[in-house]
Amino acid sequence: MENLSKRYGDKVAVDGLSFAVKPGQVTGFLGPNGAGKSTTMRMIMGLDRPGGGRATIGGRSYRDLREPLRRVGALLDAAGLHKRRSAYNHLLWLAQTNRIPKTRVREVLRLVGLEDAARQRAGGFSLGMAGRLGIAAALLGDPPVLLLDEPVNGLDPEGVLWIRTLLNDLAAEGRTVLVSSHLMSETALTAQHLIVIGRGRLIADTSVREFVRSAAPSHVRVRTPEPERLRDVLAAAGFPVKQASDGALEVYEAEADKVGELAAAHGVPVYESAVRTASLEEAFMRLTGEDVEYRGGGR
Ligand SMILES: Nc1ncnc2c1ncn2[C@@H]1O[C@H](COP(=O)(O)OP(=O)(O)OP(=O)(O)O)[C@@H](O)[C@H]1O
Repeated sequence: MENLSKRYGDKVAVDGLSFAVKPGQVTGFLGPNGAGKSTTMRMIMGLDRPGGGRATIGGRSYRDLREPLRRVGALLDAAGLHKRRSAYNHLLWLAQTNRIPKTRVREVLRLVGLEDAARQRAGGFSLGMAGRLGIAAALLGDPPVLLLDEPVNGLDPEGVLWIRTLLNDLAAEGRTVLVSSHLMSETALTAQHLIVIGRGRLIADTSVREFVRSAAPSHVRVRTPEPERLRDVLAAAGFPVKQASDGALEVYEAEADKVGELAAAHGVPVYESAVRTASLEEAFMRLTGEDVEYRGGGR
């Protein structure tokens, strides 16, 4: 993506996005609802025309690809099916437009676990089954690039695990895999790299590990009957300290050992001390907090 932009009327959906998705790893594409993930993916696939900038796959825009199913596979809208066609015929029709042999249809149906449902009409599929069929379609041309928009949507726990393994296997074969989600924890289990956007702009382009480390550092949580005194001791030693709502202290940039030693040296009792690593959800909220378009009321 190079300076990719898109507006709908007054609404800026994608705002000067630039990033590259590399082969050999799963890249999570994250952002709160309305951040612009689907719009970006649609522009990559040539389904929406960019207002500015460009999106290319292996250096070419989608419309310049010959037999595109063999270059890039996408799952953009699992419900986008011909309802009366059987799963088999849906895939066969796609295969025939891209000179893909019939045998590949059976192969992908087996790969996604829909062999037994091959003759059923896609219109009767559950959300999870439709998702599997969408993934089968994406894999049909054995493409080196895969784009999946919210693929775990509607899948049961077994399905979620299945897709996690599948995506990692595909990346391990050297493919480029971009998978969007608004579920941070799920993405962290699947992806090694993250592109995070908010309000159409790039917020982070980093490894999962680095994302958590930089966005929400870990801290030592200490429970003491003398928080004021311990706070002074720690502050004097140069450690940033915050008091949590339950009275416990959160000490940043410090090892638990050091906190314990300082408390002991000043005779401050410690009831409990624990290192807390920020959860991915916290890191995500911290980074995207101001870029959330829709949020629930209350609080
Ligand atoms: N066809 C359209 N017409 C008008 N506005 C649109 C259209 N498509 C998207 N938008 C707006 O553009 C913004 C980005 O939407 P988009 O669907 O790309 O976000 P998203 O990150 O995929 O969100 P979600 O996680 O909810 O799927 C939103 O404000 C949305 O309302």
